[in-house]
Amino acid sequence: MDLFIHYLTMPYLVGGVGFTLLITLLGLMGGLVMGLVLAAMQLSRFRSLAVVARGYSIIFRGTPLILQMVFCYNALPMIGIKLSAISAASLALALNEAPFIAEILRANVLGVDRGQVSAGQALGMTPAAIMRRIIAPQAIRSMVPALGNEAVSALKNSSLASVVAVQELTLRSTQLASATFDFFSVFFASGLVYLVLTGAIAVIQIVVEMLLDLDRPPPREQFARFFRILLPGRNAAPDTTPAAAPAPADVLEEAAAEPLPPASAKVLASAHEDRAARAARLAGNVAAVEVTGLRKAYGPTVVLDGIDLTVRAGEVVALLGPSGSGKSTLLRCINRLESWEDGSIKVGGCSLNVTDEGHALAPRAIAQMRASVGVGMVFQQFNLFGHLTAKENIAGPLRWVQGLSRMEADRRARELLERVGLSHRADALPRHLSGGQLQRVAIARAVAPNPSVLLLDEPTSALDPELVGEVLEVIRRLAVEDGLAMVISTHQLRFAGEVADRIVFLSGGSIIEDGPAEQVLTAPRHPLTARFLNKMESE
Ligand SMILES: Nc1ncnc2c1ncn2[C@@H]1O[C@H](COP(=O)(O)OP(=O)(O)OP(=O)(O)O)[C@@H](O)[C@H]1O
Repeated sequence: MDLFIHYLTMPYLVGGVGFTLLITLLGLMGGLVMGLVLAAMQLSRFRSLAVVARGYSIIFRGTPLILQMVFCYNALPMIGIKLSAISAASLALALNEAPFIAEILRANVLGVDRGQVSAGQALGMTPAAIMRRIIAPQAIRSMVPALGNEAVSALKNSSLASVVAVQELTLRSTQLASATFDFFSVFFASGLVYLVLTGAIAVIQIVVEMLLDLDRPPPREQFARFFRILLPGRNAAPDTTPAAAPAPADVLEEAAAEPLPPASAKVLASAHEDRAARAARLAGNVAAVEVTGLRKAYGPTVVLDGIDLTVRAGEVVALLGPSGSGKSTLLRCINRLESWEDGSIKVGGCSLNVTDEGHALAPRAIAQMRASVGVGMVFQQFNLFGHLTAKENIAGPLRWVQGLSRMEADRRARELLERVGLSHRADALPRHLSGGQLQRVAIARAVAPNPSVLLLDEPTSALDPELVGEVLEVIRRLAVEDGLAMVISTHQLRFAGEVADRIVFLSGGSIIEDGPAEQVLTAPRHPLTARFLNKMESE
């Protein structure tokens, strides 16, 4: 035992630990930087960059680290690059770690829900802003365990540096054991040091995971919990500190109990508005959306075939049609979340697809154009940003895209949350909200920048039946109060009849019927529309 303690504290071995840590640190840092570059290349739009990165990964993941160390130390000098043993070992470790780290980064970036990326695009965020504000924060959270593993394996792999005579822990232990013949005590001491070092990495990983945990209670609550543990007699005392986020069961109860604020006078008056007079008024408005000869195909399948559609400012158009008729695709084309083969689309008189000279717009320019023409979108699956609270989901894009100050953005977010009856859930994360609440926040987020056109893609089809009414009421109020041009893809015939000015019926990628809502619903002209309406009513 004495010998074991002696070796454990021996400056010769402690010095070896220093070299081990140095190589591991340099290898990991270099691997992280190179891994970032490789991951970016693989995710890039340019295929040639992805091919180069893939080739690098195949070579460096497929050959042993020990050979790479020998190569860096012995072969690089032949081309004029002479490195010290430590530099060569660190470089080899970095070169070897890079493809593994790149795969971790790439997998976690791709793992972020694509719907959130679409939502960011629809809000006018540039690709760089989406990466920084939406993808990176979520990807970093989920990649911590894998990066922890990588750090442990880099530490253990650093022992291979002994092959190029770096005086790290394993080499010094071997030398010491050979000199003293006390193999057991020396290697036991050395193994314990490795265990302590990997244990330290595990502790760092736990702390980072805790710091990044979105459900982490605020510091005040943490203190309260800490003292409750220290003073067991006080465990029974009621907890008056508000929880950061209630459990899902609480949420459902709340969802049922919370009504929308009373409707405004404008909304109440709209129930008695003369539809013919409104239609005549809208007919004089400028075109908010103009779709001309739109043709869209996915591979050989033509999904939209020669669509012509004009939506006037303030007009509410409901898109009806069987599943697969192209309603969602049409909405996604209108705000240029999809490209198309032929035809043109103008929103607020501007094209989101090409410049005035007819050149294709770059993704960044499309994002800026979306924000400047003001086209919002509400998705079937809500697509709230999972790492942000309800308030931040609304306020964040206002700061990042519209350039509002934090105070202004927060005020606007609170105002909108109040309007959709959710001011008391402002600090809740999306995963703690019910479906109806999620969609109400998503609607508030879409209208926050005051768009002139709002596209709603089956806003209630992912909701339980008892939550549909509250969301439809929010949309109905918006249509009346904000006077937005709205295009809503829906299967809710009653809602379409109440809210829409016009109904456009799509089938097989073409507009089969287009007319005033009441007329299309009560006296459809096309047999396909009549058959669809009968079927929907009988369900
Ligand atoms: N990314 C895609 N790749 C290939 N095909 C697609 C893609 N997106 C949609 N489609 C196809 O395009 C057609 C129209 O789809 P779309 O989602 O627009 O229909 P929809 O009328 O909105 O249907 P639903 O009411 O069920 O949502 C469908 O046949 C669908 O399979």
